Amino acid sequence: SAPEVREAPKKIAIIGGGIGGTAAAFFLRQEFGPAVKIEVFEAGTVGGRLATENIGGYEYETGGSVIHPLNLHMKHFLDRLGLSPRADVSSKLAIFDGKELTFEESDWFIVNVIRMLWRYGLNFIRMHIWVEAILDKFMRIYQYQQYGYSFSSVEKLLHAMGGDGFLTLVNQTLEEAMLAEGFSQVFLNDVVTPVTRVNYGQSVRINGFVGAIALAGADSGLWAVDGGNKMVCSGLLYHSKAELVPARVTAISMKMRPSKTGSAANFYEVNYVGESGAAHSTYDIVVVATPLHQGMSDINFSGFSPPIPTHFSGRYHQTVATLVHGLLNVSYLGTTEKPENFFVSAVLTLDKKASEIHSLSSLNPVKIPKGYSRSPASQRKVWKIFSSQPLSQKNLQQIFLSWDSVFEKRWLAYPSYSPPHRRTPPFILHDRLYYLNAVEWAASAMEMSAISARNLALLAHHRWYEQTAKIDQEDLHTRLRGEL
Ligand SMILES: Cc1cc2nc3c(=O)[nH]c(=O)nc-3n(C[C@H](O)[C@H](O)[C@H](O)COP(=O)(O)OP(=O)(O)OC[C@H]3O[C@@H](n4cnc5c(N)ncnc54)[C@H](O)[C@@H]3O)c2cc1C
Ligand SMILES: CC(C)=CCC/C(C)=C/CC/C(C)=C/CSC[C@H](N)C(=O)O
Repeated sequence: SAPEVREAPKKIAIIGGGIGGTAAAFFLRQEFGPAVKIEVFEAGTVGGRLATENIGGYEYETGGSVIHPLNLHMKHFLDRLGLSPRADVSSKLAIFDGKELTFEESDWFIVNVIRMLWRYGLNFIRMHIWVEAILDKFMRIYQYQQYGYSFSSVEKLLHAMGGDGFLTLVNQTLEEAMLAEGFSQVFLNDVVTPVTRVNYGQSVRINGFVGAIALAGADSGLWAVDGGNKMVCSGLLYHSKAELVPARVTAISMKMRPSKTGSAANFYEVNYVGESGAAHSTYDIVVVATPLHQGMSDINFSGFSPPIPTHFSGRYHQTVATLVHGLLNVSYLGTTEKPENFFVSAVLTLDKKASEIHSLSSLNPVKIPKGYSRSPASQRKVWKIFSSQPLSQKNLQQIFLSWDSVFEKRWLAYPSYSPPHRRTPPFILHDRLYYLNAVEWAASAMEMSAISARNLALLAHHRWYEQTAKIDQEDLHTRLRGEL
């Protein structure tokens, strides 16, 4: 590789203290070493869309909650930060059509397999094989990143993982992709729709790539962080020795200053408003780690040519998480089972016409108390309902017999996915100004933000030191075969 003749950057700014921004701090420290000053601006709470709420003395996740067993960055963060996965509590799933339960998981694995085979033939098994094949390709990114390779756009990153197949997937709907693979419409309506509704609050018309991620999000072996997922963010911030600036960034502008060699060098001025009023600081590199979309952030970019918009096109979809501590009305689910025998912990729903709610699930606290086990619906507990609109009093009275508390969090949760895709937003907004959340337009998940953070840290490093051989290399999969 080229000799590093350029001086190291002195200051880096990251806008946003969610998993994306804090992972970026961690990886940027790893790439640029101990001398660079890293500042993370956070307007709200560290964790962003990873958040908890205290109900009756216990904390419960209200945002991002489950992590896939193959999410290697998230696993690695836990190891590095000395955190542990939360103890597992068994769960039981059902599907609700607005009137009754159309499926209720049995405690016996073999019974579930026979029921699925009976109703949907080989669709269910083939779906697992299809998702696994996509995950197999997805996993290639970890090897590329371990070897220091980076990608200058979301399309190039996707192409490096899964070739043209992945680009086709993001540009068609999950429904189109699965029908083309020979899955039946009935299976899509009865089984796949409930999964995309719980995991992205949308129908099977989301893009095929995020659809496969949604299905992976219904795999077995999902886990969460003991004490709350947001602990990863505060841990990464601490570990990276980054400074937290509790302020809202209002503008980023490009400025010029004369360099020692006589030519002009540009740098970025970040304007922000914190507790002590408005201020600004200058940086060599800036990473924007918040969605640049209506309702998510309002950063004004000035002095850039071509101009950078405050908001990119496309919108984020509302998901309302309502946490109710109360007694479930099991007859709302059309079941004749007695509440003391009703152990279902996650109810998924069919399409919009059938049910206003996307899902109903019984929550476990982020720290599992000793002796805790799955309890029946006859006991008061914390239930989480996802819906696109806030629940009315009438909705609550239908679903619950009584309740002690209701907590509502309105999230602009994920992009509203409607392929074929307009161009995905860029990773590179300007020379040394990067945009982490562009990746969410392929799929939004904690691991996707972590992958994007690693990619941008590598990209920022290689572009700073002009190491072009580590950017956008073609055919890495074949070239690295047998290397690990
Ligand atoms: C209800 C819900 C359930 C989910 N479930 C899962 C799940 O089970 N598994 C999974 O993997 N993913 C899940 N996700 C998705 C996951 O939470 C997100 O993909 C991920 O947390 C995004 O992290 P981020 O850091 O990129 O963005 P964010 O978490 O949104 O962080 C951006 C941060 O930037 C801050 N900010 C914005 N503007 C400014 C500004 N101008 N100045 C300073 N700071 C600013 C914000 O306050 C915020 O903290 C879920 C999301 C939601 C909402
Ligand atoms: C990125 C990869 C390979 C896998 C991630 C799989 C995963 C964990 C997907 C879930 C995505 C998501 C947005 C879930 C939202 S809801 C989560 C849960 N079902 C709940 O009810 O809280």
